[in-house]
Formats: sequence, C-alpha cells, structure tokens
Amino acid sequence: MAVKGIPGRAVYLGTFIHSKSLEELEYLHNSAAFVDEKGAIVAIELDCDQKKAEEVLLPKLGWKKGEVTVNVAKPGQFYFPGFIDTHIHASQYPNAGIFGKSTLLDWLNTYTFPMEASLSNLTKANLVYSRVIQRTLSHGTTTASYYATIDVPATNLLADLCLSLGQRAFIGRCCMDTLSPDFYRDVSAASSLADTKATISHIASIDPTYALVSPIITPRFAPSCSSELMHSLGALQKETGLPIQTHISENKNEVKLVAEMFPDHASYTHVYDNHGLLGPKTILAHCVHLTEEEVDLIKLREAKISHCPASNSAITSGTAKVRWLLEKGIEIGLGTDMSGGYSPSILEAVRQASLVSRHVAMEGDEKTKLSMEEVLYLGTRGGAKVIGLEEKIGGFGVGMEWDAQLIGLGSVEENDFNGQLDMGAVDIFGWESWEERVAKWIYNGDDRNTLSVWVKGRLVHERKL
Ligand SMILES: Nc1nc2[nH]cnc2c(=O)[nH]1
Ligand SMILES: [Zn+2]
Repeated sequence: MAVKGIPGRAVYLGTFIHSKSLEELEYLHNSAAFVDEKGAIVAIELDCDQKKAEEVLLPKLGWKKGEVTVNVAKPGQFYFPGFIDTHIHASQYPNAGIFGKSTLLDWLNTYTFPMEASLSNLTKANLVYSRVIQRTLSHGTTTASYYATIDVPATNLLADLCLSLGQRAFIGRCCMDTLSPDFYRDVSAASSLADTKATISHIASIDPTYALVSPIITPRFAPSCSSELMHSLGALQKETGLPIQTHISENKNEVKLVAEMFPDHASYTHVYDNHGLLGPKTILAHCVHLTEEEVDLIKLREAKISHCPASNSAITSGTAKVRWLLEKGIEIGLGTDMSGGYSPSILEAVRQASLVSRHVAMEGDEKTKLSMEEVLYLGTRGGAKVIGLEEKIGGFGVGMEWDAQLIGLGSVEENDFNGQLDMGAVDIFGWESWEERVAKWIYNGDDRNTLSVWVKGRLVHERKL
C-alpha cells in the first residue's frame, strides 16, 4: 500500500467501473491503470494481471518494478471515479441534520447565518473546515465546490486546508451585501468585490496554476446581492475567466422575493443574465421552480446545474425536474448542499436523486425516473462537466487524472455481524451480478465501503479495518 500523502508511480489492478455515457456504465475486469508521479493515468490495459503488468507493461513505460506501488483490488472490490460535489457549504457542516421544520428563508436566519458568522473565529474555522474535508474525503468526494463565508482569512484557510489534505476544490468567498443580518453581511458592494479579489490572490499564491484548488466567484443568491455587486462580480468573471456559483429558484417564496426586489427583470434567471452572471462557467444550484423560458435561457448561455435532492427534500423546497432539464440538453451534476442537505455524502445524493425522480414520476410521467446508471453519471462525469474538468476527472481514461475510490462490499462470510469486521450495510451473497452489486451499493452503501480514496494520484483517505 502507498504511504498516505505521498504520490508516486503506481499501478492499480482489478475491476474498474465508470460511466461510459449517461445511460451506460462500463465494467472493466482484470484490468490495470498505470498512474505517473504527477497523478496522470498514462496507460490502461485490459486483460492484465499482476505478472503481465510487472513483466511486460512496466518495462514498456520505462518504469522499474521497485519504484512502483502495486495496488491489487480483491475479488469483489472495484475502483470507481471519485465523487464530485458541485455544491456544498463547508461552513455549515456543524449544522448537518439540524433543520427542524424550517424552509429556506427562515432556515437561513435561524441556523445558517449565525453558524457562518461564528467562523470568523479562526480556531473554530480550522476545526470545522479540517473536519468537513476529512469527512467528505472519507465518503469518496475527491472534488468539492465549496461555499465558505464572507470572512477572508477563514475562506483562505479553507483553501490552505484543501491543498494540504489533498482535496480538489473550488473555494468561494460568499458575497452578500443586502438583506442579510447586521452581524453577517459585506459592508458594501466595493468591499465585497475587494474581499473576493483578496481570496483569489491568496489562492493564486498557494496554487498558482489552480492544479488542485481554484477560486470561484460566489454571489450567495440574488436576494442577498445588490445590483451593483452583481454587476461588479459579472465584470470580474469576464476579467478573470473564473467560474461562478450561486443559488436559483430553490423555494417559491424566494422566487417571489426576487420578483419583488428586481421588478425590471423578466425572471430570476434574467436577473443573473442581466448582470453578466450567466455563462458556460456558471453553476446554478437547485433549479426547482424554473419556467420553460428560464430553462431555455440557461441552455442558451450554456450554464450548468447542480441538483441537490437531499436538500430540496429536507428543507421542503420541491422536486427538481431532472429528466426535463436533461432533455433540454443542460449539463447536470449533484450537490449535497450541506447543510440544507443533511448529508456530506454524494452517494446519499445519488440515492436521493433516484428517489426524487420517482416522486416526480408519481406526479404523472413514468419516464422521469432516473436509472442507477444515470444517477451515478450525475455524481461523477456529470459533475465534472458542471465544473469544467471533464477532460481530467469523472472517469478513467489515458490523460485523465487518478481521482478514484476503491469500493469494497461485505461478503456474508467475512462480514461479521457482531462488528469484528464491519464492511458496512451491504451483504453480498456471491450470486449477484455486477449490476446488482452496484445497485446494492447505491441503496445501502456508505463510507464503510469506501476503502481508499486518491486525488491526483495521492492517497488521501484510507479506511482502517
Ligand atoms: N440551500 C441553500 N440555499 C441558499 N440560498 C441562499 N443561501 C443559501 C444556502 O446557504 N443554502
Ligand atoms: Zn446551497
């Protein structure tokens, strides 16, 4: 096994599963992936056992046996691309599960703003951010698009921690100069812009090519941003080419509020569009109550969508019509939206995306149901497209980077019910097909099945058994 934290040349042997397309998972058995010291996949060989890998393929690459870590997955285990969380609030992690019967606007005031404000204490921010990174890594999240808080030092700290703990991340300093409590708001549009630039400079200083950690421009949502602020953030995007993330059309009262605050704009989506915030690098979270005209505008601008099913159910925002959005040709990924969502796990988001699509089906149309192949695509390749990294991550291929998780499901023989060897809640009897194993993982799996996690070739999490 590789020493945790030190990347190097490696070969991975066993079964690989990833999305070939939205509808199809590809199962590669007895295969090998060769990963160089920069974390790039340089070769994938089918029908390749350890002997062939070591005796034939390593010499072909000019690699010596002794300098390569050989990882052999056990029978039944499989490598899967790391999950991509396209929308998560690092600063809300301590509130995961705490939402009572609230809905969005009262939830923000009751739970969210006080917690976020409290993270200007850097000791507390360090505790929360270290833990959320470790927790999400342990669930197989290799890339996260994070919202931090308005506080620059704490937001910079989140970037530092992602870099040191090895998680690929987009880091957003939350911009909010309007309709927010006095104890938690930017003092002006100008200061909000300046603070955003300060975080961008910090990230550029610690990761100049944004190889692992990148800034993301983050207007919280239209109700907490003045028109002046949104215009300046739109201009900043044009100047820097950085991605943007925000919320849209999550809750009916929020949509009403936006219509009242921005009466001169045709819709919520037009508010962002008219401020230069809607483009191919924009990630829009939720999209529950959009009109057809808005969806067409999102498609026209090539903006992307983060579907957050656990959050939409927990704070009773509604059911996003994912099949409709997919049929419009929009790229969609999954977000935990923790702590609107109660779970740090994208596997949970995968499961909830499946279930929510069944609720949409119960409202009328059977074809809205998402298959297990489709929901896994959203959690991996779909997410990669949403954050513009589809050439690098979300699947296995030569030239891509090794962001991966090793999954192990418990066999009934090994999985001691009294907790001697706890391989989680999935019992494999041995007669299941590979498709059935994956389905069992989706619906009953958890972090106990995530045995090892790598980002850019670096081992960043390993489950102690
Ligand atoms: N779910 C969610 N929606 C928002 N809209 C504005 N801020 C937030 C937030 O923190 N979470
Ligand atoms: Zn959110």
